[in-house]
Amino acid sequence: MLLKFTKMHGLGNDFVVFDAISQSVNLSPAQFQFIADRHFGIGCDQILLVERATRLDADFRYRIFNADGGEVEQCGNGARCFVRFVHDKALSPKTEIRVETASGIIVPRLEPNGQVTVNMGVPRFELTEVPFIAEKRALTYLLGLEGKLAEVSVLSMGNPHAVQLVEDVDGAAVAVEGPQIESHPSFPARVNAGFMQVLDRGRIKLRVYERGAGETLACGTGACAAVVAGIMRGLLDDEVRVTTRGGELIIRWEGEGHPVRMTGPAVTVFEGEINL
Ligand SMILES: N[C@@H](CCC[C@H](N)C(=O)O)C(=O)O
Repeated sequence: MLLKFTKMHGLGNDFVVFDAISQSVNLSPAQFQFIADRHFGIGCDQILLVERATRLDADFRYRIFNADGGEVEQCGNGARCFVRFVHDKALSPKTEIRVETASGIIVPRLEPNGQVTVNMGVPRFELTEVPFIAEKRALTYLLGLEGKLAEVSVLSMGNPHAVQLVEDVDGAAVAVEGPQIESHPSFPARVNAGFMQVLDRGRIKLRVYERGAGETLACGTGACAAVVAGIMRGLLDDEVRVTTRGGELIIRWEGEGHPVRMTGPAVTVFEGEINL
């Protein structure tokens, strides 16, 4: 089966995007792993499918598969690439679209300057919604890692996040602690592990060890989760510039009950066909 794809990225968090409207895309976890493989396949952190909406209040359906082949609920950098793809492929004349995901509707909008702003929805803190096992909801939680207790904020941006504060993000033990947090027994669906250094009330540096993909150059939902966590802890204002290893995002959040807005780039790199 020959499938057409587009290679895209948002701040170096890279994607293989399939138009699953004009071609039938029915792939197994092993095939997703093959596509994501940087030596034997195309190479990417996530695979994104653009499908017809199944709900009347949405324009498209957006499905996301991690490099490990597992389907997940949300991907922020991918959401920006999604609207760029839909626009460039003339799948819709709209510059703002309503997109159905496994965790609800998000609304990405192409800005006149080429940037993309996404209404990522309202962050959720209920333990069952993350999901996270704890006695009761708290501002932070202590996670037992090998030889250390990590203090984390826990929330869902549609997908699960645990965010810890670090003094020096460049020296943070992301490769060691990331996998331990990702698979910590308190997170029955595993979790994305964020490491946030607060520079001042309007700027943070962030690295994220992503569930199912390892450390990526940037994580959109991770940036939203980190800013929400920082605001909840009284450390950040409502607009924050997030520096990742792949570039910068602007995140805005007005507080509990409000949606998070993320602005950043979405880039097409090349197109191709793959035999599966
Ligand atoms: N890179 C993404 C998040 C992709 C999904 C994540 N790894 C998960 O398993 O929840 C982003 O930009 O948000």
